[in-house]
Amino acid sequence: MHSKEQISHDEYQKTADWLMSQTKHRPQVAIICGSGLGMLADTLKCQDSFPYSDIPGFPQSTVKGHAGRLVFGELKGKTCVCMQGRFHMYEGHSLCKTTFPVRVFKLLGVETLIVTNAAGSLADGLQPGDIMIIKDHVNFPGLVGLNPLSGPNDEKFGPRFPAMSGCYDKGLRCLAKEIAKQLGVAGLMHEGVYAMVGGPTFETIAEARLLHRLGVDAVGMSTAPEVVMATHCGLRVFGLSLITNKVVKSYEDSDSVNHDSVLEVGRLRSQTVQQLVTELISRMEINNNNTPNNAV
Ligand SMILES: O=P(O)(O)O[C@H]1O[C@H](CO)[C@@H](O)[C@H]1O
Ligand code: HPA
Repeated sequence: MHSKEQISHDEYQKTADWLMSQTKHRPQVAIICGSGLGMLADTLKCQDSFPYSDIPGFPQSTVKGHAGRLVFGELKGKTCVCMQGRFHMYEGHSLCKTTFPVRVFKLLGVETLIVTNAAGSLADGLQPGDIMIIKDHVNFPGLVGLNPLSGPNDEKFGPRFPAMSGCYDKGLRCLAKEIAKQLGVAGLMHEGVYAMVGGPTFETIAEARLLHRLGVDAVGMSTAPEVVMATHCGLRVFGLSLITNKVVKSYEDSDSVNHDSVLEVGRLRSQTVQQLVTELISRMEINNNNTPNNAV
């Protein structure tokens, strides 16, 4: 089902052209806000914002904690576009639709994509409220063929067989660690491997144990398809997981996770995540090698 739907270059371009006709902002950085992290858009100055329902070709957000707005604005000298709400495979979107905005961002001239998410921790050292810089991911749906790049390849965006080693930029990961130290939040910061599962069910104990044994540090139901699409079309990627819960790994443990508690941790840590992302954007170098005119 997921591999059959194809979106043509023209369709992405139409959406990009519509957005460029509605705003003067030409973003260099795109941010995708995870569950409960929509406040990342609040720091943008001179905002132009568009409900997804007004944007031609855009899917709709259906998940609580994902407002469904695209916000353009300026942040510390960089022009940004921020998705207040992402699309998940479990909402019934095809993977092409789930990742639709990423190629639109490329056509808008974006160079760097910042992905954020809420995730459950499997690693013993990761506590709720901690922040994990994503070093790498395991794309479980992708491993069994549910990949947004399945189907005919569009060479205008990237190659048939894109490498995914190094898809989370090392320079940005180092910069984020340095910033965390300077902000006095290094104690909350970790680096690790994120795994995407299909959802919408949270993990069984047996699944949690399996993921833990496989070396996964944190698990969620998003991000990997966006990063695959971004890497394919040459965007630089930085990823952050806010750890919102410990995944239950013991049959003796009576805790259980729910989406409201996931959102609550987002609210509690919003300021710290905001500071980190703002500083990162402020200090990152932009190469300006993807202006809208020569984008793809
Ligand atoms: O990955 P984000 O969108 O942050 O959301 C995470 O939180 C939701 C579950 O509470 C799931 O959608 C999971 O993927
Ligand atoms: N599992 C999967 N997705 C999640 C979790 C989790 O424990 N927490 C937030 N998103």
